[in-house]
Amino acid sequence: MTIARALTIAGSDSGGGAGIQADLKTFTVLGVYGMSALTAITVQNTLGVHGIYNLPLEAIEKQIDAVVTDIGVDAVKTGMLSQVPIIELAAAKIRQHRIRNLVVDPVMVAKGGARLLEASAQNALIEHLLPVAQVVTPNLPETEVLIEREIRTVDDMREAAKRILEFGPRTVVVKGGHLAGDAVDIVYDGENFYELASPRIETRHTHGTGCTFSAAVTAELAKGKNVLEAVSVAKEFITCAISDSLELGGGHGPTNHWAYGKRKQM
Ligand SMILES: Nc1ncnc2c1ncn2[C@@H]1O[C@H](COP(=O)(O)OP(=O)(O)O)[C@@H](O)[C@H]1O
Ligand SMILES: Cc1ncc(COP(=O)(O)O)c(N)n1
Repeated sequence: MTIARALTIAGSDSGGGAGIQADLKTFTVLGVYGMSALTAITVQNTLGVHGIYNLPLEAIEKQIDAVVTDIGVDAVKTGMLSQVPIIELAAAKIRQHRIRNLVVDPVMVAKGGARLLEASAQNALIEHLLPVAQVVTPNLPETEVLIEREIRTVDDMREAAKRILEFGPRTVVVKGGHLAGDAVDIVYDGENFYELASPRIETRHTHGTGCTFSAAVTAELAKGKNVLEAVSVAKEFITCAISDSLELGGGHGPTNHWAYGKRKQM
């Protein structure tokens, strides 16, 4: 049996809703073999981030080399890369291993407000990682940081996508989860704009939505889907995961990574 293979280079969320845990669950539900290179261990639950322990650069490098050279990867995503040297290392490894299917989720701040990327590292994302990305998936606060402008409307999101494309990624997905009204994401590939829209689901259980969305894009790219097909599946996946909420913990709970798979079986 052959199976598509995906690697996530990201942080661990002990609460299991975001980070590599969300990524591996998503890969599994989408029928893709998942691997991980941990960049940091976070102490997290639905109430917030209670500690961050970055891993040594050598440990991150060796994890990536070990899986890429032996098992091989069809697509890779990056999540939490909290410091400049970690960003530089991830970008160097992507180049060295000639990985073309790279999804960059420019994780900056957790839902509860804790910084997962040092402010001084924001430019390193632009300089080193965006030029090697197939797809980049900023949410609205991340978009505002990347282009140094406020976003208030879907038209602002389109303008932002154009600007971010100039940093080098082949496709930009500006996610609209933080805007009021329907949850509209804008996709721009340098030629056309596409809108991924769904009705807003009223819930506080959105911990890990960005990780889950970008992991689903990565899984579909690993299977050989084109970017537009991959982001469409990811939108359906995250909409199912948010609407079929698990109600875990006392704060911002995780989404239901199994919901999409269950719906497809019906
Ligand atoms: N309340 C919601 N209802 C429906 N879709 C949502 C909701 N919140 C987020 N989404 C969708 O989940 C995905 C992640 O979005 P977003 O919350 O903007 O990212 P992040 O988790 O990185 O902050 C996007 O596809 C977005 O449209
Ligand atoms: C280890 C880790 N990585 C990423 C996020 C962002 O989560 P979200 O998808 O809610 O923005 C997180 N909370 N923890």
